[in-house]
Amino acid sequence: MTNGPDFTLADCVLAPKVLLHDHLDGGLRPGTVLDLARETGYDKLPADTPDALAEWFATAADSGSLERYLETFAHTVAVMQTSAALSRVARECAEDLATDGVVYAEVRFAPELHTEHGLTLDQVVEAVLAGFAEGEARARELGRPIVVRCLLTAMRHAARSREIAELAVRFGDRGVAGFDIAGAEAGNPPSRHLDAFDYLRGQNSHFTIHAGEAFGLPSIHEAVSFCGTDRLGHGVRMIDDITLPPGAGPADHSYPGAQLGAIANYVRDKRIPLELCPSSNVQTGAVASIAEHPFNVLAQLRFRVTVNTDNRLMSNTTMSREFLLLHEAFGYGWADFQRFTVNAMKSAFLHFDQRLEMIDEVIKPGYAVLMG
Ligand SMILES: O=c1[nH]cnc2c1ncn2[C@H]1C[C@H](O)[C@@H](CO)O1
Ligand SMILES: [Zn+2]
Repeated sequence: MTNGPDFTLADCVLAPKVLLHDHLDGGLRPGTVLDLARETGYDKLPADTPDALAEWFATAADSGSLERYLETFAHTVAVMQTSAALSRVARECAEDLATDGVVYAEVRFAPELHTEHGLTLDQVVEAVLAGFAEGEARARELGRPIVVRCLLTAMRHAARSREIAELAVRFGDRGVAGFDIAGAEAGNPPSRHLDAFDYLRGQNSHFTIHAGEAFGLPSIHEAVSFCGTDRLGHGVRMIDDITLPPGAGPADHSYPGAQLGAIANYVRDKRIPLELCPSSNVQTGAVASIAEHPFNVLAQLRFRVTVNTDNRLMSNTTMSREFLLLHEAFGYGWADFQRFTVNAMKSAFLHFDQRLEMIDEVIKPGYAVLMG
C-alpha cells in the first residue's frame, strides 16, 4: 500500500468522497433529535443536551451486538414521523455530507418505519426527497456540490418488502436509486424476500442487501446466489471464506498464497461491491478493532471495497473520519483512497455515463490536486 504522508482529519475532508451506505435515521444531528422531540412531544430521550445525547448514542451503540445497536434507532425513528421532520433531517443530512467533502451519496431509510403518525409511504418518500433537494441546493450555494440519491429499505423481520420494492420502482425517476434490506440479520435470511428481489430484477432495478455483518457466509451466499444482489451491505464476513497463509498479518501487505473459497471467488470475479463500514463493524462486534478489520486483506486481494459510515450518529463518525481511521490502521495514501472512491462511484446505482462523469470530472481531478 502507498504509505502516504501523515493525514489530518482536515486533509481527509478535502478528498472527494463517495458514500454508498449511510442510514438517514442513523445520521441525525443530536441537536435536531432534541428539537424534533420537543416539537412532537416525544419524552423518552435518554439525555437533554446535544453533547450528552451524542455521547449516549455512541455509548449505547457500542454494544458488541447488532440487536442492541439497532435498539438505539427507536429514538431517532420516533422523532421522524412528520413530513416537516423528515425533510429537515434529509436536508441536514445532505448539508452535513457536503460539508464533509462527500460528492455523491446514496442514503437509505425504511419508509415503513415512518408511518406511525399517519403519513403514507408515498408521503414519507416525498418528504425525504424534498429535503435532499433543498440540501443539495444549499450545498451548491456554499460551493460544495453534492448529488444525493436515496435507497428504500425494507425491514428484514417484517413482510412489506414487495410493497417497498414497488415504491422504489415508482419513485425511480424522482431520486430513488434502489432498494435495500436491513434489520437484525440472524433468523431473517434474505431469501425470505425473494419475491421483492424477483420483482426488482424484472424491472431492471438495483438493490443491495445487508449481509455478512452479524451473520456469516450463508447470508452472503443467499444474498449473492439466490437473490442476485448488486452489492453487499457490509459483507465483512467474506473473510470467513478466505484462508490466509500461516503467519500472514497486516505487515505482510500482499497476502501471497491466500486461498479463496467458492463464494469469495464468485464475489471477486463478478466485482460485487462490498459496502464496508469499519467503525460500525467494531461497535456491533463484527470485528474486534479497526486494525483487525479485514478491509485491508480484502483491498489487497482486489475485492471491490468501498468505505462507508453506516450510522454517523451512532458511530460518532463521518466519511473523513473513516478515511483517517483506515489511514492510521493501514497506512493508506491518496492513491489508495482514490481507488476506493472510484470503486464506490463505479458501484453507484446511477447510469454508466453519470458515473463516468463523476469519476472524470470530480473525483480524479480532486485527487490529482491532493497528489500534486
Ligand atoms: O448496520 C446495520 N445493519 C442492519 N440494519 C441496520 C444497520 N444500520 C441501520 N439498520 C437498520 C435500522 C434502521 O432503522 C433501518 C433503516 O435505516 O436500518
Ligand atoms: Zn447499514
